[in-house]
Amino acid sequence: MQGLGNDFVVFDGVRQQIEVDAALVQRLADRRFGIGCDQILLVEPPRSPDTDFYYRIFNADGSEVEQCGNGARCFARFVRDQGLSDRTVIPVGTAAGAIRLYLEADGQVRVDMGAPVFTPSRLPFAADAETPDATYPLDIAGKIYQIGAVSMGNPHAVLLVDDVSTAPVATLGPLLEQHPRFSRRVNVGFMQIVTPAAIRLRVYERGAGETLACGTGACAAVVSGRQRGLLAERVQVTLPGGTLRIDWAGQGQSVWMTGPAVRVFDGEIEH
Ligand SMILES: N[C@H](CCC[C@H](N)C(=O)O)C(=O)O
Repeated sequence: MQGLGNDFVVFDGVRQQIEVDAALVQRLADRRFGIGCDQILLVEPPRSPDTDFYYRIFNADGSEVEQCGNGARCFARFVRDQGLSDRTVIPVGTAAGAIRLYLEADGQVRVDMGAPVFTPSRLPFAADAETPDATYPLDIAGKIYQIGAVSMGNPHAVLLVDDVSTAPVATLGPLLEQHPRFSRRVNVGFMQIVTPAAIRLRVYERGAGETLACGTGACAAVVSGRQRGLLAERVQVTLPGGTLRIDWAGQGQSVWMTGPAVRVFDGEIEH
Protein backbone atom coordinates (compact mmCIF):
# COMPACT_ATOMS: atom_id res chain seq x y z
CA MET A 1 0.00 0.00 0.00
CA GLN A 2 1.09 3.59 -0.46
CA GLY A 3 -0.22 6.97 0.54
CA LEU A 4 1.41 9.72 -1.57
CA GLY A 5 4.49 7.54 -1.96
CA ASN A 6 4.85 6.81 1.77
CA ASP A 7 4.78 3.05 1.40
CA PHE A 8 3.78 0.21 3.66
CA VAL A 9 3.64 -3.54 3.95
CA VAL A 10 0.31 -4.31 5.66
CA PHE A 11 -0.34 -7.61 7.43
CA ASP A 12 -3.71 -9.17 8.20
CA GLY A 13 -3.28 -10.06 11.87
CA VAL A 14 -7.00 -10.86 12.22
CA ARG A 15 -7.22 -14.05 10.14
CA GLN A 16 -3.70 -15.16 11.06
CA GLN A 17 -1.47 -14.97 14.14
CA ILE A 18 1.52 -12.73 13.36
CA GLU A 19 4.48 -12.11 15.65
CA VAL A 20 6.58 -9.12 14.58
CA ASP A 21 9.95 -8.17 16.03
CA ALA A 22 12.49 -5.50 15.08
CA ALA A 23 14.67 -7.94 13.13
CA LEU A 24 11.75 -9.11 10.95
CA VAL A 25 10.64 -5.52 10.33
CA GLN A 26 14.15 -4.42 9.34
CA ARG A 27 14.47 -7.37 6.95
CA LEU A 28 11.08 -6.85 5.29
CA ALA A 29 11.52 -3.07 5.04
CA ASP A 30 14.91 -3.38 3.32
CA ARG A 31 14.49 -2.20 -0.29
CA ARG A 32 17.19 -4.51 -1.63
CA PHE A 33 17.17 -7.66 0.52
CA GLY A 34 13.50 -7.53 1.55
CA ILE A 35 10.20 -6.23 0.17
CA GLY A 36 10.94 -2.54 0.88
CA CYS A 37 8.74 -0.01 2.73
CA ASP A 38 8.86 2.98 5.09
CA GLN A 39 6.67 1.29 7.69
CA ILE A 40 5.09 -2.11 8.43
CA LEU A 41 1.42 -1.95 9.52
CA LEU A 42 -0.43 -4.65 11.46
CA VAL A 43 -4.22 -5.05 11.36
CA GLU A 44 -5.24 -6.75 14.61
CA PRO A 45 -8.52 -7.60 16.35
CA PRO A 46 -9.98 -4.76 18.46
CA ARG A 47 -8.73 -4.17 22.01
CA SER A 48 -11.69 -2.00 23.09
CA PRO A 49 -15.46 -2.38 22.52
CA ASP A 50 -15.83 0.92 20.60
CA THR A 51 -13.34 -0.03 17.88
CA ASP A 52 -13.37 -2.54 15.00
CA PHE A 53 -9.60 -3.14 14.81
CA TYR A 54 -6.30 -2.36 16.52
CA TYR A 55 -3.64 -0.69 14.37
CA ARG A 56 0.10 -1.17 15.02
CA ILE A 57 2.92 0.69 13.26
CA PHE A 58 6.60 -0.23 12.93
CA ASN A 59 9.19 2.07 11.31
CA ALA A 60 11.73 0.59 8.88
CA ASP A 61 14.35 0.67 11.68
CA GLY A 62 12.16 -1.74 13.67
CA SER A 63 10.85 0.79 16.23
CA GLU A 64 7.14 0.48 17.11
CA VAL A 65 5.43 3.88 17.24
CA GLU A 66 2.13 5.44 18.25
CA GLN A 67 0.60 6.79 15.04
CA CYS A 68 0.90 6.97 11.25
CA GLY A 69 -1.42 9.15 9.18
CA ASN A 70 -0.77 7.91 5.63
CA GLY A 71 -0.84 4.41 7.06
CA ALA A 72 -4.29 5.02 8.58
CA ARG A 73 -5.73 5.75 5.14
CA CYS A 74 -4.08 2.62 3.72
CA PHE A 75 -5.39 0.65 6.73
CA ALA A 76 -8.96 1.60 5.75
CA ARG A 77 -8.42 0.63 2.10
CA PHE A 78 -6.80 -2.67 3.16
CA VAL A 79 -9.56 -3.85 5.51
CA ARG A 80 -12.17 -3.08 2.85
CA ASP A 81 -10.22 -4.73 0.00
CA GLN A 82 -9.51 -7.79 2.14
CA GLY A 83 -13.15 -8.14 3.16
CA LEU A 84 -12.32 -7.58 6.83
CA SER A 85 -14.88 -4.76 6.97
CA ASP A 86 -17.79 -3.52 4.86
CA ARG A 87 -18.22 -0.27 6.79
CA THR A 88 -17.45 3.21 5.46
CA VAL A 89 -16.72 4.61 8.94
CA ILE A 90 -14.15 2.49 10.75
CA PRO A 91 -13.15 3.23 14.38
CA VAL A 92 -9.62 1.94 15.05
CA GLY A 93 -7.56 1.70 18.22
CA THR A 94 -3.91 2.78 18.26
CA ALA A 95 -1.25 3.22 20.95
CA ALA A 96 -2.16 6.93 20.81
CA GLY A 97 -5.89 6.31 21.29
CA ALA A 98 -8.82 5.72 18.91
CA ILE A 99 -9.07 7.34 15.47
CA ARG A 100 -11.91 7.15 12.93
CA LEU A 101 -11.39 6.35 9.25
CA TYR A 102 -13.94 7.52 6.65
CA LEU A 103 -13.97 5.96 3.18
CA GLU A 104 -15.25 8.67 0.83
CA ALA A 105 -17.30 8.08 -2.32
CA ASP A 106 -14.51 9.55 -4.49
CA GLY A 107 -12.02 6.95 -3.24
CA GLN A 108 -10.21 9.32 -0.89
CA VAL A 109 -9.98 8.50 2.81
CA ARG A 110 -10.67 11.09 5.54
CA VAL A 111 -9.26 10.54 9.03
CA ASP A 112 -10.20 12.12 12.35
CA MET A 113 -6.68 12.17 13.80
CA GLY A 114 -7.82 13.43 17.20
CA ALA A 115 -6.64 16.61 18.91
CA PRO A 116 -2.96 17.65 18.88
CA VAL A 117 -1.03 17.72 22.15
CA PHE A 118 1.33 20.57 23.04
CA THR A 119 2.42 19.61 26.55
CA PRO A 120 6.19 19.10 26.15
CA SER A 121 6.38 16.19 28.61
CA ARG A 122 3.77 14.31 26.58
CA LEU A 123 5.74 14.45 23.34
CA PRO A 124 8.19 13.83 25.09
CA PHE A 125 10.31 16.98 24.74
CA ALA A 126 12.45 18.49 27.54
CA ALA A 127 11.27 22.10 27.98
CA ASP A 128 10.89 24.35 31.04
CA ALA A 129 7.31 25.31 30.19
CA GLU A 130 4.78 25.20 27.35
CA THR A 131 4.84 28.38 25.23
CA PRO A 132 1.69 30.02 23.75
CA ASP A 133 2.76 29.36 20.14
CA ALA A 134 4.34 25.97 20.98
CA THR A 135 7.72 27.07 19.62
CA TYR A 136 11.05 26.72 21.44
CA PRO A 137 14.67 27.72 20.80
CA LEU A 138 16.81 24.62 20.29
CA ASP A 139 20.58 24.36 19.99
CA ILE A 140 21.43 22.01 17.13
CA ALA A 141 25.16 21.51 16.54
CA GLY A 142 25.93 24.92 18.02
CA LYS A 143 23.29 26.92 16.13
CA ILE A 144 19.96 28.00 17.64
CA TYR A 145 16.79 27.10 15.68
CA GLN A 146 13.19 28.00 16.62
CA ILE A 147 11.15 24.79 16.38
CA GLY A 148 7.45 24.05 16.74
CA ALA A 149 6.87 21.04 19.01
CA VAL A 150 3.59 19.11 18.79
CA SER A 151 2.32 15.54 19.15
CA MET A 152 -0.21 13.84 16.89
CA GLY A 153 0.22 10.78 19.06
CA ASN A 154 3.78 10.71 17.73
CA PRO A 155 6.28 13.55 18.30
CA HIS A 156 6.98 16.25 15.68
CA ALA A 157 9.40 19.17 15.46
CA VAL A 158 8.49 21.73 12.76
CA LEU A 159 10.93 24.25 11.28
CA LEU A 160 10.01 27.15 9.00
CA VAL A 161 12.10 27.36 5.80
CA ASP A 162 12.00 29.79 2.87
CA ASP A 163 12.13 27.05 0.24
CA VAL A 164 11.68 23.32 0.90
CA SER A 165 13.73 22.47 -2.18
CA THR A 166 16.84 23.91 -0.55
CA ALA A 167 15.99 22.93 3.06
CA PRO A 168 18.83 21.13 4.94
CA VAL A 169 16.75 17.96 5.33
CA ALA A 170 19.63 15.49 5.00
CA THR A 171 21.88 17.32 7.47
CA LEU A 172 19.51 18.89 10.02
CA GLY A 173 16.94 16.06 9.85
CA PRO A 174 19.03 13.35 11.50
CA LEU A 175 20.59 15.80 13.98
CA LEU A 176 17.15 16.89 15.18
CA GLU A 177 15.68 13.36 15.01
CA GLN A 178 18.32 12.26 17.53
CA HIS A 179 18.36 15.46 19.61
CA PRO A 180 18.78 14.59 23.34
CA ARG A 181 15.87 16.82 24.34
CA PHE A 182 13.56 14.41 22.45
CA SER A 183 14.10 11.33 24.60
CA ARG A 184 12.13 9.10 22.19
CA ARG A 185 13.52 10.85 19.10
CA VAL A 186 11.29 13.00 16.85
CA ASN A 187 9.90 13.41 13.32
CA VAL A 188 11.25 16.58 11.68
CA GLY A 189 9.12 18.75 9.36
CA PHE A 190 10.50 21.48 7.08
CA MET A 191 7.60 23.82 6.26
CA GLN A 192 7.47 26.54 3.58
CA ILE A 193 4.39 28.74 3.92
CA VAL A 194 3.12 29.69 0.43
CA THR A 195 -0.19 31.26 1.55
CA PRO A 196 -2.24 30.90 4.77
CA ALA A 197 -4.10 28.09 2.94
CA ALA A 198 -1.13 26.35 1.26
CA ILE A 199 2.21 25.03 2.43
CA ARG A 200 5.01 22.89 1.00
CA LEU A 201 6.49 20.32 3.38
CA ARG A 202 9.31 17.80 3.54
CA VAL A 203 9.60 15.40 6.49
CA TYR A 204 12.61 13.55 7.84
CA GLU A 205 10.80 10.78 9.70
CA ARG A 206 11.88 9.21 12.97
CA GLY A 207 13.00 5.67 12.22
CA ALA A 208 12.63 5.95 8.44
CA GLY A 209 14.50 9.01 7.14
CA GLU A 210 13.05 11.39 4.54
CA THR A 211 9.83 9.97 3.07
CA LEU A 212 7.80 11.19 0.09
CA ALA A 213 4.98 12.08 2.47
CA CYS A 214 4.11 12.00 6.18
CA GLY A 215 0.48 12.24 7.26
CA THR A 216 1.05 13.04 10.94
CA GLY A 217 3.82 15.38 9.77
CA ALA A 218 1.33 17.27 7.59
CA CYS A 219 -1.06 17.52 10.55
CA ALA A 220 1.73 18.67 12.88
CA ALA A 221 2.95 21.31 10.41
CA VAL A 222 -0.52 22.82 9.98
CA VAL A 223 -1.15 22.79 13.73
CA SER A 224 2.22 24.42 14.43
CA GLY A 225 1.60 27.00 11.71
CA ARG A 226 -1.79 27.84 13.20
CA GLN A 227 -0.37 28.11 16.71
CA ARG A 228 2.08 30.65 15.27
CA GLY A 229 -0.87 32.55 13.72
CA LEU A 230 0.33 31.88 10.15
CA LEU A 231 -2.21 29.43 8.68
CA ALA A 232 -5.96 29.16 8.01
CA GLU A 233 -8.32 26.38 9.20
CA ARG A 234 -8.06 24.48 5.89
CA VAL A 235 -4.59 23.99 4.40
CA GLN A 236 -3.43 22.16 1.25
CA VAL A 237 -0.16 20.48 2.19
CA THR A 238 2.05 19.69 -0.81
CA LEU A 239 4.69 17.07 -0.08
CA PRO A 240 7.15 15.52 -2.57
CA GLY A 241 4.69 12.62 -3.07
CA GLY A 242 1.56 14.72 -3.51
CA THR A 243 -1.01 16.83 -1.66
CA LEU A 244 -3.04 16.26 1.52
CA ARG A 245 -5.90 18.40 2.81
CA ILE A 246 -5.63 19.19 6.50
CA ASP A 247 -8.41 20.87 8.53
CA TRP A 248 -8.00 22.08 12.08
CA ALA A 249 -10.53 24.39 13.76
CA GLY A 250 -8.20 25.12 16.72
CA GLN A 251 -7.38 24.26 20.30
CA GLY A 252 -8.99 21.07 21.60
CA GLN A 253 -10.46 20.18 18.20
CA SER A 254 -9.61 17.18 16.06
CA VAL A 255 -7.24 17.47 13.12
CA TRP A 256 -8.81 16.07 9.92
CA MET A 257 -6.65 14.65 7.13
CA THR A 258 -7.98 13.78 3.65
CA GLY A 259 -6.02 12.02 0.95
CA PRO A 260 -5.52 8.91 -1.21
CA ALA A 261 -4.69 5.31 -0.31
CA VAL A 262 -3.49 2.97 -3.05
CA ARG A 263 -2.99 -0.80 -3.15
CA VAL A 264 0.28 -1.74 -4.87
CA PHE A 265 0.21 -5.58 -4.70
CA ASP A 266 -0.90 -8.51 -2.55
CA GLY A 267 1.47 -11.26 -1.54
CA GLU A 268 2.38 -14.04 0.87
CA ILE A 269 5.58 -14.50 2.85
CA GLU A 270 7.19 -17.91 3.43
CA HIS A 271 8.52 -18.13 6.98
N1 LIG B 1 7.95 7.90 11.50
C1 LIG B 1 6.75 8.09 12.35
C2 LIG B 1 5.73 6.96 12.08
C3 LIG B 1 5.17 7.02 10.65
C4 LIG B 1 4.45 8.32 10.40
C5 LIG B 1 4.21 8.70 8.95
N2 LIG B 1 4.57 7.72 7.96
C6 LIG B 1 2.79 9.22 8.75
O1 LIG B 1 2.24 9.11 7.63
O2 LIG B 1 2.25 9.82 9.72
C7 LIG B 1 7.19 8.05 13.83
O3 LIG B 1 8.24 7.48 14.13
O4 LIG B 1 6.45 8.62 14.65
